[in-house]
Amino acid sequence: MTDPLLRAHGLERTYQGAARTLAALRNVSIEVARGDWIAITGPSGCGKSTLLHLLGGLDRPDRGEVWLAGNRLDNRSESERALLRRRHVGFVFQFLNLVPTMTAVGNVELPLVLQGAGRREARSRALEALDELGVADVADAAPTELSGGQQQRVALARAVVHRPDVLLADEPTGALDSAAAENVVDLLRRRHEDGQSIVLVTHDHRFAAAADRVVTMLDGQLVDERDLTASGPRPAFTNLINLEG
Ligand SMILES: Nc1ncnc2c1ncn2[C@@H]1O[C@H](COP(=O)(O)OP(=O)(O)OP(=O)(O)O)[C@@H](O)[C@H]1O
Repeated sequence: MTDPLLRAHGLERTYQGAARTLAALRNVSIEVARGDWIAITGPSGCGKSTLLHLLGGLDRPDRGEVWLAGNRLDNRSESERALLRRRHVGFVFQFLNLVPTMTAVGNVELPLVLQGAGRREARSRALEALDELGVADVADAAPTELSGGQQQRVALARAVVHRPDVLLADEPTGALDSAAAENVVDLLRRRHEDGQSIVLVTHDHRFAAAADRVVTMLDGQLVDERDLTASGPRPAFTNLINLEG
């Protein structure tokens, strides 16, 4: 059997607060195979972002291991983790982290430029990604000139433009209206069909319902896991919106 693309085992992460020590993750293990689409849900503060950061090597656990594409990630230096991340991961942060001094298209070009793509190729692929998400018209705007929903879609375009093995997305749809949200789900579906793995943290059960597997967290632990593929094809996103009433 081949190794999963992403594997975390026995993760523990505590934060030292002013008044007390907080166990944000307690013995969390999860595997993401190539082509998996996993939604992580759970109440605010249960550890979803912390887990995503550890899976992407943005932070290191106090205990436990993270393996990405056959490489152990958690014991590497920051620069080694950054290299592995650049090669294999697309990340959408909760706070979008767009570079304020660059235009929207400049932000989206970044992962390609870092991988050594030529200027012309980087520009055309970045514009294509913006177009796929319905925000090509704001390509030359600065992040501060964009609405929250536009910024979210630019950040998502930047996360997928270099076709990473796995997309890790932290609440990528909070500021979107239904049409834009549908755009995003369509993009995720296409990338999933192309074999990209997706791990999506979301409070929105319509987004969770588009995934193959839904993992629920509570108080720093994984407490439930549901395989949605077992119940046959899922309704289209528009129908999920309509169900919402
Ligand atoms: N840098 C930090 N320093 C101290 N405590 C932190 C830090 N980051 C997170 N925490 C705490 O760890 C716990 C888990 O936080 P985390 O952001 O992972 O939760 P979450 O499930 O993603 O929440 P939300 O849905 O509100 O984004 C929370 O109690 C939070 O207050």
